[in-house]
Amino acid sequence: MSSPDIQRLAARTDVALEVQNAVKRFGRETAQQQPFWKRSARKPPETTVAVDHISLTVQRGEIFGLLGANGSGKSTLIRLISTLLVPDGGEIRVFGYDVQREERTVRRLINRVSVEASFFKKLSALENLMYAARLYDLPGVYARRRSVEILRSLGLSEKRLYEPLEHMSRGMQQKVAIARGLLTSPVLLLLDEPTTGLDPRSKHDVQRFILRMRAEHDTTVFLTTHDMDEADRLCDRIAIIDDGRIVALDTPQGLKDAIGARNGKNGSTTMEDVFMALTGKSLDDDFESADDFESEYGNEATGGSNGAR
Ligand SMILES: Nc1ncnc2c1ncn2[C@@H]1O[C@H](COP(=O)(O)OP(=O)(O)OP(=O)(O)O)[C@@H](O)[C@H]1O
Repeated sequence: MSSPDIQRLAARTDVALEVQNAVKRFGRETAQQQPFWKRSARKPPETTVAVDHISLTVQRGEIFGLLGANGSGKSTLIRLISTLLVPDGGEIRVFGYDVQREERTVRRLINRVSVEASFFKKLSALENLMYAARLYDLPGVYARRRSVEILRSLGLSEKRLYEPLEHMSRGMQQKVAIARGLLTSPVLLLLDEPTTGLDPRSKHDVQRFILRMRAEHDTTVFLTTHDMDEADRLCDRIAIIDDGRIVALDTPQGLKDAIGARNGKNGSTTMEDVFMALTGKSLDDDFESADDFESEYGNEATGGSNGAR
């Protein structure tokens, strides 16, 4: 249950997320700002373009996956959407609200869950969730019932709910972080690698719960992952990111069909084949680069405006 107030805020458009030409660079200090041992007359200060002119659109109720290798820019994009970083260029809107100009409204509409979530480690999972519920102004009885329900459906046993977090494995703590993110049933849920480090059973619990959130609360989910199977099974559409750029964006089947048609493996192409081909790590000599894919199968990935599911 998200509050009627928040539902009203999100009611003005069915476009949950719109990213237009977003850019984020790191390390733009001038030579004078650099420590002296890094300064060089010949070498200008290095810049990482973590998010390089990304455009995409996510519809209300969609589960959208951003699939990329380590360092490809996934977390940076999530941080831009969740107002934790300021973009160097482009525009990002959540249900029509601009992340820079209408930051407070955007924060009410989203919830971000990441692996570096912080907790009161001496408190139990339930106590941590109840603390969060107070910050969100959720009524006590409802918050307790909902916390227990979410934690249990994510696979935590009754006994575990009362155990200090410091006694739990990293995977368990991650589930508690996810549970906390789901407490308010946000209209846009940003999940930064929600299942990384979880065992197969726990992964399954989390994935099932994400699907339930969408079915029961019409939650829109934007998630990052490097798990190809997860992206394939869970997402309505997937964007593949490489070096800060979206190199392809389509339904899982659309991506597999496109690559399958290209390499003559129609019907048996896996998401891993797709990823390898598009990020230039393919052993398939016919498929030189992501640019080939874009020119042949160009879609929203190339900056178009097709936001349909
Ligand atoms: N605060 C920062 N300062 C400088 N560089 C950064 C910062 N945050 C990220 N980067 C750089 O930006 C690039 C993208 O990083 P990002 O964390 O977004 O990738 P990622 O796809 O989320 O990786 P991972 O899967 O390992 O979490 C990387 O080269 C990273 O080193």
